[in-house]
Amino acid sequence: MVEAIWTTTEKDGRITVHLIDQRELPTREIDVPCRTHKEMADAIREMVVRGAPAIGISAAFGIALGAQEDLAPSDGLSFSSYMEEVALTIGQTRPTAVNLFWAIERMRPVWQKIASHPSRERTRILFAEAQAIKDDDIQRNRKIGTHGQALLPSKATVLTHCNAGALATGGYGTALGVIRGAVEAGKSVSVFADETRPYLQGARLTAYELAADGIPTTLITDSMAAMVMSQGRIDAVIVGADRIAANGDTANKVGTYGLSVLAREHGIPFYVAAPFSTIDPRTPNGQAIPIEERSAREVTHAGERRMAPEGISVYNPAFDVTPARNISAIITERGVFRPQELSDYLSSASSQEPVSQA
Ligand SMILES: CSC[C@H]1O[C@H](OP(=O)(O)O)[C@H](O)[C@@H]1O
Repeated sequence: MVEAIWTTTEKDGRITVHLIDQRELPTREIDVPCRTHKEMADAIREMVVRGAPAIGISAAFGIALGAQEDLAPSDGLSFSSYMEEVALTIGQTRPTAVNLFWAIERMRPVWQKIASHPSRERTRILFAEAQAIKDDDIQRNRKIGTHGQALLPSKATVLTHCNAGALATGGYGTALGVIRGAVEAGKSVSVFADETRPYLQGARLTAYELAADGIPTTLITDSMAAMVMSQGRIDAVIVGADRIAANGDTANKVGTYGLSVLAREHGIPFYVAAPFSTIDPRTPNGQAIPIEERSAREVTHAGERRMAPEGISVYNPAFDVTPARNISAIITERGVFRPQELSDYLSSASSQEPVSQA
């Protein structure tokens, strides 16, 4: 299965973090090495790597890269201050996926605890923590797959939006994890994948992943989803998430909200699949979720080709918010929750995940 993020150790013992350039898939598999936290920050901002859990994992590795740099002070107090600057640089890259802030919150006590340790030991421990976050995410995704597949009939056609697969996570995927879990459980699953304008995560990434898995997949434009649902061809809509608020409102790739309205209209279950690192108890509801707006060029151009006249106004929100009332269930590694059940669980659970600072 394709990996979004991996590491290598150089002859001098330094670790390089590698990203597959998701802007170039599916036609080119380009390795982008990151050796500094600023290179990692640029990679997240430019969507070399994307997808909420993958962004969190990349942020964690970015923190470790910061500690590895020659600029990292040796004394503890200066190191802690330097690492806060590293975290700020990484934290300013993309505002919506709470996993970015979750990962920084997970790494902060680690760097604070070892601030006075020798540099090589600090670096080793921080890279080990980042690797643990990645490995843990894969296990969480497999649990999401196991819990989610039980919701699907033995022969199911699923519509999905954007890419919530191995490329968006540590591996295996969330929405695609449910699809993979169903296939592994012996169910017959076929998929309709929205192309997902403007970045085309569906056409370029989801189709790429599912083709490699041999899972029957039909690519449609975003505007075709309504017709496909009206034809009675969809048993469930399953999407990922970038931030789930305390009341279950969910931010995900733009176009998700519209799918949820269509699913309600057609009586089709609408599922969100996400790990608890995407759930943010500190964000009370969808209105409080910061929605990233990206460049006009993503809309006006297809690669280098201009598709709209110069000077036209463009609105390019990367996400929208699906209200909890449109969500049939939220599939997590801890089980399947109706939105209200999740809200109740969050207010009662003692072991809440580190929360965002955003
Ligand atoms: C497994 S969560 C993936 C989630 O992230 C995507 O956003 P982006 O590609 O802009 O990082 C999209 O919202 C996916 O559902």
